[in-house]
Amino acid sequence: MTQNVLVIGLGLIGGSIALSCQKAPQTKVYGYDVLEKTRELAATLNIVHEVVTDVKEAARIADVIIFGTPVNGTLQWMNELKTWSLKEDVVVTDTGSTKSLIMEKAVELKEKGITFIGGHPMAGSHKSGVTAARQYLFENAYYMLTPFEDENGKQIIKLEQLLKYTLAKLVKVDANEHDHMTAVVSHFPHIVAASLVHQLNGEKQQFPMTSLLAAGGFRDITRIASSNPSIWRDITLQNRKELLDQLNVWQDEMNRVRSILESNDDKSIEDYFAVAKDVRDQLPISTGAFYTTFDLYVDIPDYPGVISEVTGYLAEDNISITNIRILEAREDIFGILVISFQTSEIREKAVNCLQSRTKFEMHIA
Ligand SMILES: NC(=O)c1ccc[n+]([C@@H]2O[C@H](COP(=O)([O-])OP(=O)(O)OC[C@H]3O[C@@H](n4cnc5c(N)ncnc54)[C@H](O)[C@@H]3O)[C@@H](O)[C@H]2O)c1
Ligand SMILES: O=C(O)C(=O)CC1(C(=O)O)C=CC(O)C=C1
Repeated sequence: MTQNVLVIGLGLIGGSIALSCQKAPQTKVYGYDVLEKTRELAATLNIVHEVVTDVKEAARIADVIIFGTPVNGTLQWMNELKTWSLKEDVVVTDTGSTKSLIMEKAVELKEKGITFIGGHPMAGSHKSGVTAARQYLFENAYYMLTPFEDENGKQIIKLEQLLKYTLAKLVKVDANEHDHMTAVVSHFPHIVAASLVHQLNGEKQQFPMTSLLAAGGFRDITRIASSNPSIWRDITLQNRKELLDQLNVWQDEMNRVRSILESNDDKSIEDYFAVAKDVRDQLPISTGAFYTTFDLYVDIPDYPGVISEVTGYLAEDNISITNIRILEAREDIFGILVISFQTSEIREKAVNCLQSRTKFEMHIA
C-alpha cells in the first residue's frame, strides 16, 4: 500500500526532507510552497513526486504531513489544519528550530484527535530556498522529536520509519529542554554572529580597510550571519525568553573576560583560551553532510586544471569526497584546497593517494 507524504514549505529543510522521503518504499511525496516560483523549481528539480496547489485537498489523503515552513508560519498552518478533514491516523510533524510554542499549539490538534509529533533536524545551512535542498543534508545529524508523553507508540514508529531515510539520528526530547539547549548551541550563536558583523559594520567610516582584512577567523565565526533573516526573526521571537537568559550568561562571561584583561595576567589569559580549546576540540562530531569535518588541507600551486588533477587522482583510487572548497588566498601565495571526507579512514586513504602522486603539502587542522 502506498503511503502519501505531504511536505508544506519546500525550502532548504522541507526540500531536503522531501528528497529523503522519496527514498522510502511505496511512498508518494507531494509538496506545496507558498511561492509559485518555488513550486515550479521543486517540480523541475524533482524535489517531490508531485507539486500541489490545493494543500487542504492534498492533506485529505496524506498519511504524514511535514511542515518545512518558518516557525511562525507553521503555527498559522496548525491553526488551519485543525478544521480540515484528515485521515484518522495521519501523523503531522514539523522541522522548526523551536519547539515549546509549537507543542503548545499542538495541544489544540490533539484535542481534535490529530497526532502531532514535533521534529527538528539539527543540521542545516546559511543557504536557503529550494535550490539548497540536499537529500543527505541530515545524514549523521541529531534529529529531535518531541512527542507528547502519552503519544501512541505506533504513530511515533510510523514517523520514525519515514524519517530514517534522512539517515539522521532520531532522539526524543522534551520541548522546553529542546528550546533551552538549542538557544545555547544554535539560536544565541546566530545573534552573536550577527552582532560581530554589526560591530565590523560600525568600523566602515573610520577604518574602511577593516572589512578587507576579514579573513578565515572572522568568516568562520560569522558564516551563519548570512542565514535567512526572516527564518531567524521567527526563531528569535519564539525563543525570546531563553535568548534573554543566554544574553545574561553572555554578559556575565564578557565581564569575566573584562576582569581577566584588566588583571593583565598572562597565565589567566592563556588559560581562558586553553580551556575553550579543550572543550571545543572534544565536541562530538554530529554534523549533517554539508559540514562533515574530516577535512584535508592541500596546498596547491596556481595553474589551470590543478583542482581536476587532485580530484582525478582521488577518483582513480575510488575515494569519494563530500565537499571541496578553496580557502580564500592572497594572489601571491599558493591556494589551499579543503577537501572533506565522510570518515577519517577515507581521509587517510586520500592522503596516501595524493602523497604517492604529487608533491603537494597537506595538513589536517
Ligand atoms: N536553516 C537551517 O539551518 C535550519 C535547520 C533546521 C531547521 N530549520 C527550520 O526549518 C524550517 C524551514 O527553514 P529553511 O531553512 O528551510 O528556510 P527556507 O527559507 O529555505 O524555506 C522555507 C520555505 O517555506 C516557504 N514558506 C514560507 N512561508 C510559508 C507558508 N506560510 N506556507 C507555505 N510555504 C511557506 C518559503 O517559500 C520557503 O520555500 C524553519 O522552521 C527553520 O526553523 C532550519
Ligand atoms: O549550519 C548552519 O548554518 C546552521 O545554522 C544550522 C543550524 C545550527 O544552528 O546549527 C541552524 C538552525 C537549526 O535549527 C539547526 C541547525
